[in-house]
Amino acid sequence: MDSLPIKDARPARITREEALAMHAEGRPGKLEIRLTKPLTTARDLSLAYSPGVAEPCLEIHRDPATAYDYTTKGNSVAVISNGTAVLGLGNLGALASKPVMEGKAALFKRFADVDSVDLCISTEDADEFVNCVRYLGPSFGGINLEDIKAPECFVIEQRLRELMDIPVFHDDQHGTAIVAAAGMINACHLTGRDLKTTRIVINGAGAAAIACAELIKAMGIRPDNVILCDTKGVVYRGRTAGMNQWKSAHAASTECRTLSEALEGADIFFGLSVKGAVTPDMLKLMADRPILFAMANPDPEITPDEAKAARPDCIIATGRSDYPNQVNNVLGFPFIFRGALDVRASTINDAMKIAAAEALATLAREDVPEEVSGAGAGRSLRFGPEYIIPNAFDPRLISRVSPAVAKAAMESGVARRPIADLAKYARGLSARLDAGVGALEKITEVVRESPQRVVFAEGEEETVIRAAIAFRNAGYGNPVLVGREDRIHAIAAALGIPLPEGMEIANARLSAKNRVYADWLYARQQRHGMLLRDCQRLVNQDRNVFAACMVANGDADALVTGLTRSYASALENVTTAIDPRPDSVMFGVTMMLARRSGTVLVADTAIHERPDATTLAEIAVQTAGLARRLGLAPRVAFLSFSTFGDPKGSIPGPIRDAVRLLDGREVDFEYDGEMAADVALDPALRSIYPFCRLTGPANVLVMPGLHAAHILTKAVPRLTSATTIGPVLMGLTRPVQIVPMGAGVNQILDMACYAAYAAVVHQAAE
Ligand SMILES: NC(=O)C1=CN([C@@H]2O[C@H](COP(=O)(O)OP(=O)(O)OC[C@H]3O[C@@H](n4cnc5c(N)ncnc54)[C@H](OP(=O)(O)O)[C@@H]3O)[C@@H](O)[C@H]2O)C=CC1
Ligand SMILES: CC(=O)C(=O)O
Ligand SMILES: [Mg+2]
Repeated sequence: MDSLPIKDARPARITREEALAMHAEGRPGKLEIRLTKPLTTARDLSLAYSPGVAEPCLEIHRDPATAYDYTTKGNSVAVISNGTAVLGLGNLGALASKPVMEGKAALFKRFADVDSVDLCISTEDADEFVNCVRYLGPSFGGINLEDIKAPECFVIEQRLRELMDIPVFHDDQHGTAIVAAAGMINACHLTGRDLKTTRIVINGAGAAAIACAELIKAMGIRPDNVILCDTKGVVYRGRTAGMNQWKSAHAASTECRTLSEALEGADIFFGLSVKGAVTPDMLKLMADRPILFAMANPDPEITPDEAKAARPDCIIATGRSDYPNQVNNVLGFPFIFRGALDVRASTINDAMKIAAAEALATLAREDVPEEVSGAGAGRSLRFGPEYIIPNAFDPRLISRVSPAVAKAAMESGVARRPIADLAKYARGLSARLDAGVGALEKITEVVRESPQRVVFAEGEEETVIRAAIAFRNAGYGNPVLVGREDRIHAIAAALGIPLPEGMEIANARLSAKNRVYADWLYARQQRHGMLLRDCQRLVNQDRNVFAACMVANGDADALVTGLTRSYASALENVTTAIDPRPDSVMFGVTMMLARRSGTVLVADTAIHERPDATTLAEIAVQTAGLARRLGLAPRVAFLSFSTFGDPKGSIPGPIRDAVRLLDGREVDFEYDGEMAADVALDPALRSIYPFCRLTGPANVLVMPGLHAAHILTKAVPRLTSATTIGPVLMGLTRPVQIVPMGAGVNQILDMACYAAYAAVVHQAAE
């Protein structure tokens, strides 16, 4: 065995030293446990520990089901191994399996917000192993067995399933089979294969291989068309050497005795064995456009480069994340357990596994959001030979796979707590991973209920076209793309995403409204230095002006622009046709959505370089209003470098005046300042300011100036996992949003959705 099989000169490759350094750095390993309840005061201690803890104990004793209400059980999974088949590295023992098990626990958390601990059990004896695990049930909502070699893994899983009343799932068997099956469905789709006539050779006859054989047969591949091979060659009927009952169940009636012979004319190769187990010459024997899944980890049975050299017509996948098409159980177990836990499934059955495989396969065939394409090291991800399976970082996985699993659990009668509204559940799942989606959820719900007509001014931009299609597909309303029809269709065709039926395009130059808008604009601007011909030229040639005229004249509900022009110039174009609200201030709010601190609104992040006291006070009032619409109880902090006069300096003057102005207005939200950002966000730091009027962490931060606002909102997402949306433009008479230049599809979509939401609010107020 090599010291570390990481040696190809691909850009994403890592070195042995880097891998070791990463694991050793700081707190060794990859996990820590965090508190979810405060333990700072004597009262906290009394509640969380003695005497308070007695109450949930007694409740659970009375009704065991309440353990799901009072403890971590319902979101906890144990990742358990004895280290007898660590990846494809062989029997390394329990201790050496720990990095993999910690890794699986980390993936559970990262991808599905499942809390997980690794338990490495140092016995190779199946009975001892079962005895050790069977009594752990009370602590966990599920058991994920990992890297236990065949055939013991089959006995262990079966016995634990019988003994425990929570899902027991051997990931290397079922997780792998589910993901491989999903990839296979799509690869067959691309190569025009019918499962009923497809011939497959599986190299390996252990945990993963046997489970793959079972699942693909259940999905329609004919048993006669599946051949397994192991260290002794083909697993054929009548063979006696190295056999067990699980291999016998899949023994083929064939004259083939070697992997080479089996591969002659085969359509698919699944490698679930070890590095280098298949040679280029063997692949040359396979059918046209062969499908090769070399899934051994960390090194595949054959590298994609070698496979492509031997068979340029192949579709190749591996278990690694540094090649295209990662067929790895990471796409399965986090989301499968999420769905199973959420319906308190008693088991994970075949219906749930097939539902997961189908959800994965379907997702890969959809358009891929830009953030996901970006994560693929500069590759453009679009369904095809290089992208047959979703990327592990695809944020849509949780909201697609877990609900499919939960639904299958309910339909097959193993859900102990069914979910009534699966669509709502799916949306909530996205929010679990990205608080941004949670805040946006409120907005999107409103928009879905009242779809809006939103004009996308830069309709000839590829990103805008994709955002507009996504807007329509999400049910937010009808997008109108401003641009030339032939050009937009050509771009969409080149992208491989045809414009949906009825998608509206408005060509400013050819529009029947062109004359009406020019006259209307002239009436508005004639005393502001514009001639009729200036207005005609603007309406004809400036998409922002044309789009703004549409909104101002009631031909669209809202407008989104900004991708190709600076914020200031886009705003100038738009305000030619749309006025600021007379009774308010025009400014920008950036929503910062952090996992730990929740949603925080920061303002002004767009317009006023040095706002005076009146402007600051008005910004506070309007942002508090937005916070309330988003479901937050506003707690406004006026930020500065100083906290209540310490240290002394020049900026706090207007800020203090703003606080005084609000004192005089009797507003209905909490506010205070000036204060530093840490004091605003962390109430514990306020103990020395007992007079401070904020009762909790601030969720509206009014910034002293644009420089500080920009530094904050641009630095935070790059330094933390917080998501930012905005700046959302406030204070215009009609809903307009200006995205930052170079924004991605999702950013444009979010802002279009917000514009639509503002339109709904505007209509309700009229
Ligand atoms: N991509 C993914 O998501 C996953 C990949 N895997 C990979 O699959 C492989 C097997 O894992 P798992 O099933 O858990 O392990 P097991 O120990 O249960 O099975 C290993 C199997 O591989 C066979 N084998 C070993 N060497 C060869 C060889 N040279 N030619 C043919 N067969 C061989 C063994 O044969 P015999 O029975 O004769 O000993 C055995 O059947 C590993 O490389 C692992 O990393 C596993 C799970 C997930
Ligand atoms: C991916 C995995 O679980 C394995 O290779 O064992
Ligand atoms: Mg494994």
